Amino acid sequence: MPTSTNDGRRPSSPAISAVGLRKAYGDKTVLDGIDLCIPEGSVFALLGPNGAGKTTVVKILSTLIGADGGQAEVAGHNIATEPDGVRAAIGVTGQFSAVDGLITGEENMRLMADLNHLSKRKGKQVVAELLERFDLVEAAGKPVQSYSGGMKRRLDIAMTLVGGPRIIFLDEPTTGLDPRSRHNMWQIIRELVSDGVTVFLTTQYLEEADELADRIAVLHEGTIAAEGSADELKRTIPGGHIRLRFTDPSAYHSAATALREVQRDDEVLALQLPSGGSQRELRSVLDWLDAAGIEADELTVHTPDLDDVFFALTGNNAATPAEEAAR
Ligand SMILES: Nc1ncnc2c1ncn2[C@@H]1O[C@H](COP(=O)(O)OP(=O)(O)OP(=O)(O)O)[C@@H](O)[C@H]1O
Repeated sequence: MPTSTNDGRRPSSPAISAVGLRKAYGDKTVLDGIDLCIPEGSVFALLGPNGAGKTTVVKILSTLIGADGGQAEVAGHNIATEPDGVRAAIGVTGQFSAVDGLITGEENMRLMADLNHLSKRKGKQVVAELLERFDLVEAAGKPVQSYSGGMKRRLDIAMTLVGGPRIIFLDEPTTGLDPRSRHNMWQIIRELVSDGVTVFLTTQYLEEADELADRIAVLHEGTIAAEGSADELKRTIPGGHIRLRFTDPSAYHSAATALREVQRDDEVLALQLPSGGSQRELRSVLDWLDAAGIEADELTVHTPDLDDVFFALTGNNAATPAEEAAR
């Protein structure tokens, strides 16, 4: 789907598009027809339980392995027929990262500069800038195996950026990080996007997808079970409601008697009405209150969170991916 621009340029083609991607290992089908369309400069999150096939999607799109069926374009290059074009445009970090623990952070960065054929002068300059940007100047001379988890992830991303990729695949970038490092990483990802980079993220954390992603796809049993913005996904499942709270008992009782399908909480004078949280539903409740001359002291709209969405799509007996990871 082309994205529109507000400066009059022609709409750009997607950064990543895929139709009917399939992959099986032996007789086990891992991907059973995956379609994707990811606009340039956006963050896309692929969510799924352990073993759902998230890393397999990243490996196919980054040309590390081939698909058994379907086709995809990354940065305008076909993954099967123009893998070199794809590789030149992307950066990949995560479970198969290129970081070498035995050498220093700076040496790792220099290696990446050489691999990207940067001149000595340019390489030195880019490495220095990235070490500074990722707060690794002090650690630059130390062997990477002495780094914390957060420092290693930062170095991994810094190394990926040496080649100036327009599209970055981040495979579970914050798994195992403490909350502070996770928030630092989120900030780094936001900065990448503000530079115009497209980010394809896989994550075990629903909260992470909610925080960062423009669009989220839930991978389940080989297909995309649902796709949309976090808000769109939350609206697809029941559980949302409007809550009205009163201080005046007589207003509360009038509203409770007149409104149908309402859940009462007499103790705190609150009413709960099922609602998808749409503007239309909200307006009709407000119009009704006005017409009846009833004034609520507080009106709040509750939508289900991504956990609810995840459970609804992948089965209630499953743990959330984050719970699974903690086991
Ligand atoms: N080389 C391989 N040979 C056989 N099976 C494989 C291979 N690679 C992956 N699989 C299987 O394919 C399925 C999907 O794996 P994948 O690593 O893509 O899942 P994932 O969603 O990234 O999971 P996780 O969150 O645990 O990393 C799993 O059942 C895995 O065991």
